Amino acid sequence: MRRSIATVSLSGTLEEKLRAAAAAGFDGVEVFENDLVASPLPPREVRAAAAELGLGIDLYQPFRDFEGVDDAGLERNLRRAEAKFELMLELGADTLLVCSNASPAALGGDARAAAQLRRLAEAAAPYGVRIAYEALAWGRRVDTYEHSWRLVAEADHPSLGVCLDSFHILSKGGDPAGIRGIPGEKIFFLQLADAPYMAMDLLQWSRHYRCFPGQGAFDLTGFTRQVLAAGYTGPLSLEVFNDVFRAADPHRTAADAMRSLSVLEDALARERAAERVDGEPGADGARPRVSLTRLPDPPDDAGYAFVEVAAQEEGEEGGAERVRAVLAALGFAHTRDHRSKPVQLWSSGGVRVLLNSTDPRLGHTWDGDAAVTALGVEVADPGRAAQRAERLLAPTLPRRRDPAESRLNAVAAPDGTAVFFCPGSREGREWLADFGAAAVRDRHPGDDGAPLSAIDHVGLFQPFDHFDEASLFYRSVLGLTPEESLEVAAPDGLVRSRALAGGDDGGLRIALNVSVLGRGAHSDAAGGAQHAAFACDDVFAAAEAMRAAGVAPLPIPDNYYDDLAARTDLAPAVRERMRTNGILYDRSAAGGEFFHFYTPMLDNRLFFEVVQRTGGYRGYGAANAAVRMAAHRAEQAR
Ligand SMILES: O=C(O)c1ccc(O)c(O)c1
Ligand SMILES: [Mg+2]
Repeated sequence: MRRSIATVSLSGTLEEKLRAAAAAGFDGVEVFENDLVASPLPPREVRAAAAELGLGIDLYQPFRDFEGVDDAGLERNLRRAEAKFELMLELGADTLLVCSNASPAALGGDARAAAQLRRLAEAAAPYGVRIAYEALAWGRRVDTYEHSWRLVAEADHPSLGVCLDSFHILSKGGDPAGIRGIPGEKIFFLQLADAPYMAMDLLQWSRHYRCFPGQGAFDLTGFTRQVLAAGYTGPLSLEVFNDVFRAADPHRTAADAMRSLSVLEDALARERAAERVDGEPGADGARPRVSLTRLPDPPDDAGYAFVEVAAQEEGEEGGAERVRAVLAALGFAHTRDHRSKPVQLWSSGGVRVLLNSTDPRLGHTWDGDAAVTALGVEVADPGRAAQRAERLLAPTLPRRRDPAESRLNAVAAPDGTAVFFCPGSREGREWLADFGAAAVRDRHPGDDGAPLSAIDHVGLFQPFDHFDEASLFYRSVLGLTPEESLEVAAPDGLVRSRALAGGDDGGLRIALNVSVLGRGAHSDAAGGAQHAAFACDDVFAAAEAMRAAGVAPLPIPDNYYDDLAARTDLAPAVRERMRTNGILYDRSAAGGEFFHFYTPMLDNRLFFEVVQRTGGYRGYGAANAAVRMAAHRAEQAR
């Protein structure tokens, strides 16, 4: 389907907005009136600039407070409209969005409103302009799509149709099922926006908190399904009023927007494929009127090949030594060295951590605090995974490599983390050959001192402005499913956490965290913490082995264990062993259990976690997150 974006969704001047929309691959734009009025370019030149970039101007908007006025007002409004029709001829836009009258003075009466809309359509027709009438959620007299459609049907003019905007419908709990009752050719335009649930005034919610489909709480796939079922063939257009986007890089926002539409269209295409035998009409009997673009399949059964940590090797500041000491205490061995780069492979059986002393993105010496810089994702078909990532506008990372080394496709996530697609699981891991022959025998589960069985999850702190973008990126590129987002009251401010997970038994799990207010110790300025969590079958043995190897687990206050005694029936001896080893506990409603402990903070913003899941527990111990953050803070203050 044709894809458009409203200029109001992007920051910058009108020309910058057009360039960003074109660069992300949009076919057209909705020109927002304020953007045009503020532009030094005459409409004709805006049209030329858009055409030069390959963009059509699919809509001009908004035209406000037209219907529900007295006779004198109607004449004034028609005169105002004529001026806009002239402008649209210059601009090359053939559809004008007219939103329902929001003025407190708007008069009621459907017959009057319909007759006035008909007058507008009659005036528009000679210009070749179509009127798309949109019910604002806060319209004075017309605030539902059902009502806007009744007026359009009553006015009955070929130049008049409705504009459907998902926000105005879904924010009020409207039922989109009725949309399929509107003839497709009378739906002149479709605007898509998602939003998080918020208990607030509709207008404020709409003007500040809209987001791209898939980033909020609404079911945009279900909504768009109804519009397509009605027979709509126009563009899918994003109209997102959002405070963060207004201040962000428009190229980045446009790519995020395009990613969101690709995922939406792919979901619709897959639904259609599932319900239709090729060449047959759909389940509802109608032949599809638009073609839907599918993405390459997401990786199935993806798992972690490795986590890469970068740390400074040299000098007093060097964090690499500390990371090595803790990895060794966790049972990892430094088994191999990369043939051509300063990268060490540390492994414990099949659990691998790469320790890099260069910045993988820049190629020079790593000069920051130790941090997670890359995820190695093992997939059956790395080529397909890379193609999917490319279609989702993931920036490809150039790798400087020796011709003899294996070719790993890598892309950069919005937070800068590199994501490598590593081939195969069972058939061998040829990329490991880049690390030369094993210097030390890899240890395996069951071997003495190798208690870890897998990388359970990775926790990545996100910059405030890019949390939704990162969440959509990881979800779509890696084919993960997002879980409910949670808020944790940390000592330095509220932290929002959202986990993304692969198949039923976990596979890939990523926990994204962000400071809710974008400040405090968990903000980007402070370089919020990151971690890798390792799974094991005996968390007590793992903690005791680490302690015996000279690294004490992060101490957890006695108050925590007293509370645990009050609210659980864990045996006193078990609780005592937990207290000694800083082991925390969580339990799911279904009875699954989670035991986990943490290492101290290494070099300011990196730590490791060891977890044991039983009985199908699928969470991340969110109940303990605030205790963990307070404990790390106390430890760093010492
Ligand atoms: O907030 C507004 O005024 C406004 C204007 C035009 C739209 O299409 C819309 O959805 C909202
Ligand atoms: Mg709208």
